[in-house]
Amino acid sequence: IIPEGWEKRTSRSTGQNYYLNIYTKESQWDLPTEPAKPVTGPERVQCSHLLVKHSGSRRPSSWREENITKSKEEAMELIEGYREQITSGQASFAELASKVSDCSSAARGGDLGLFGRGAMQKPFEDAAFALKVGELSGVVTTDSGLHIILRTV
Ligand SMILES: N=C(N)NCCC[C@H](NC(=O)[C@@H]1CCC/C1=C/[C@H](COP(=O)(O)O)NC=O)C(N)=O
Repeated sequence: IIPEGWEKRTSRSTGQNYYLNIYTKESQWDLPTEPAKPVTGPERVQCSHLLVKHSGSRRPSSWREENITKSKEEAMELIEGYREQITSGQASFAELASKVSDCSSAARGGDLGLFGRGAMQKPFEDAAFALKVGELSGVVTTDSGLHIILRTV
């Protein structure tokens, strides 16, 4: 029998059976001898973020702009452009966040420091804890506005 947490698969290329750890997605040829344990992810992560606020933000004001009136759609256009600048290598995350992020963390290149679960708004936390170190998120929506998140630790 196959231990808990593993699934039997057949290799498309060789037709050979292999076993997939349903939690880590790792695979192996040999029949596993131990059950696979659910991974709970990291206790704490360190992330930087770039925040673009809009008229619907919980606090539509920032160090950059006293009274933020742009629509959520306009904010989405903007942040998608910023994300493109970063992924295309035109700008570094920290450099761009320090210039355009509507969060006070802009002064630290967007760095929020180390945090555990329970510190940030849930959508932000879920996105941050799902990132690998060095990975950049897609656009994440919270009551604060629109974010892109870079996990650094
Ligand atoms: N632990 C650290 N470093 N600081 C405490 C963070 C508190 C936390 N903040 C957030 O969840 C928003 C979304 C992710 C980052 C963040 C930053 C907000 C965004 O700006 P605001 O909507 O507040 O004007 N500015 C600062 O807090 C919260 N539970 O409200």
